[in-house]
Amino acid sequence: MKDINKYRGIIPAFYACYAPDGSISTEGVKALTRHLIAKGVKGVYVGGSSGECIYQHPDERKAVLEAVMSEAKGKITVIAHVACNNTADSVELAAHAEKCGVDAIASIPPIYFHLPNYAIADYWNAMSAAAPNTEFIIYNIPQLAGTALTMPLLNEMLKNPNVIAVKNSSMPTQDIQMFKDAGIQARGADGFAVFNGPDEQFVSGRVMGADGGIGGTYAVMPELFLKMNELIEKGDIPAARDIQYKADRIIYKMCEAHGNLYAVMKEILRRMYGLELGGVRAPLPGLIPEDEPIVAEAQKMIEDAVAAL
Ligand SMILES: CC(=O)N[C@H](C=O)[C@@H](O)[C@H](O)[C@H](O)CO
Ligand SMILES: CC(=O)C(=O)O
Repeated sequence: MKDINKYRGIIPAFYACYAPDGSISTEGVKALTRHLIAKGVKGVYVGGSSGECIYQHPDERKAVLEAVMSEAKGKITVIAHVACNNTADSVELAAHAEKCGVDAIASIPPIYFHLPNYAIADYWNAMSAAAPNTEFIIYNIPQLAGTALTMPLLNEMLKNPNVIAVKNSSMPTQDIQMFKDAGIQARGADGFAVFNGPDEQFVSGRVMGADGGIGGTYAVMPELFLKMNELIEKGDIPAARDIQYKADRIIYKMCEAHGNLYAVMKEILRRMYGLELGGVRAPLPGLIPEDEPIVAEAQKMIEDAVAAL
């Protein structure tokens, strides 16, 4: 049986790292990887929403993954999101990710056209066949993808022995239980993982049975999510919930900016740690001068919450 322990914990979604001219900064990628390893995270999720994957060329995505692996290989779990919306490019990234030695590949469903389940299964299985020795994680994020993971589709995908987990970013925590149940039925109690997606309800997702979390805001405040996870493992839900409330207020504050959430978080990492990760790629809106007090306030909220741990 496969070992899902490497997925049990806090796995930040990796941010796109740019040089001042807007090209990929592999130096930034390496620095962010080292930073997150030093913080004690379980792994990283590379090239997902937070990695601005839909705005990057497949060659850029390969360069990012190679830079991550140069720092992370053998130290933490690495999950590479490889979906490109067309099958050929996704298959190419899947094969590349296996060559790099990642722990798992992951994919959203095809976006824009709403395809039937059999077409989505073909798309995912084509990627998985290109990385036959690598585990496969289904990424369910219906509010952005426009397509939700259904039970018939999950059960079809469970026929593929590489399918090891669902990263669930839908809002009902009930979905975690449904996916987990189906996975356990097919793979046994320790054979299938579900990740909590919405950071704002990490504690409830874990209580509902998520094995760990993959989240877009973890990288800017990993201490808070690591502590919540530790408290949940000890069964101290009230203490975990207190931190969850603080994290949620920080997320709401960061979302007040005109600039995109990812731009805010990269700017906070620059201010707190000198990490030069650049801005966000158009059409995502960048920060404007009026965002300054929001960034400063969110940074202070993070520092205060971490100091209170
Ligand atoms: C919709 C979306 O992007 N969800 C992410 C992944 O599940 C979350 O990690 C969010 O980035 C996070 O919860 C902040 O809203
Ligand atoms: C947030 C997240 O999980 C992603 O970057 O896809």
